[in-house]
Amino acid sequence: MVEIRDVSFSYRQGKSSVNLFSSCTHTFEKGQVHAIIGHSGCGKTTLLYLLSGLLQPEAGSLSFDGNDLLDRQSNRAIILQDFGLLPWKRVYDNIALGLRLKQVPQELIAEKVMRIMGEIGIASLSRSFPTQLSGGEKQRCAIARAVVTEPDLLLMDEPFSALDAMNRENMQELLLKIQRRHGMTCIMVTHSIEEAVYLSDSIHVMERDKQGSSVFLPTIENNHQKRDDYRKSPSYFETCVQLRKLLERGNAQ
Ligand SMILES: Nc1ncnc2c1ncn2[C@@H]1O[C@H](COP(=O)(O)OP(=O)(O)OP(=O)(O)O)[C@@H](O)[C@H]1O
Repeated sequence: MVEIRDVSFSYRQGKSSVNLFSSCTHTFEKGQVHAIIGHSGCGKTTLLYLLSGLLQPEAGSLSFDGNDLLDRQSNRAIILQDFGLLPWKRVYDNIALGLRLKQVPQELIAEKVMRIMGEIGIASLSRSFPTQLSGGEKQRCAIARAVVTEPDLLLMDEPFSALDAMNRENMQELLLKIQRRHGMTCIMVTHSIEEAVYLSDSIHVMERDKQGSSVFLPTIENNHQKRDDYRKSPSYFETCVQLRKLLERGNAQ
């Protein structure tokens, strides 16, 4: 389980500060796909940064399976909004980066990188540099780099936003396939109601309360059985409507 316990965090700007989290407590079940959704500025990206260790809380703790997430050893990966690719490295080397850092043997790196590039449909780009890629290609490269390390915890900030509709659906299917294969825990920030409902087992709606603190509304459990026809099923539409109402309520405040 991912556990956020009594976490406080504020951004400091000179003498003033933006107090974002005040004793926030929340959990994400292990081995599930979680969607975080909420209005712009409610603190979604900041939460992912805290979970990834890119930001540190002023108080409280963040853990995965009882292990402190501030510990650099924890097996997690993050896909950032701006992809975070190294411009001076070719696609192949960007994807291989995490495996090299883990000192995986060279032959195994080649096998894993070629396999994921094939699955994600970027094998022909292996010798390109990130500056030579389209937005969608960069995004696929960032996804490949994150999942190739088979992380226990995968954090994603709008991972499919730069993809066209069909590629988006293909990548969603692929993510589910990889997630099932490795039993990863995935926490994904998305702005899309449909994506949150289709992909996730649990939907976590965030908003800022009257004091401006980021809070979670009660989690929507979305344990649908079959993915195949789920987009056409009544329960898919019902959950979309339920989520839309929650978000509209936040808008009206
Ligand atoms: N480096 C920073 N310094 C000061 N304030 C910041 C900084 N980064 C974010 N903020 C503020 O913190 C709040 C939450 O930002 P965050 O990026 O986490 O929101 P978000 O929910 O991810 O938004 P979006 O959906 O637009 O990406 C916003 O009010 C933002 O202005």
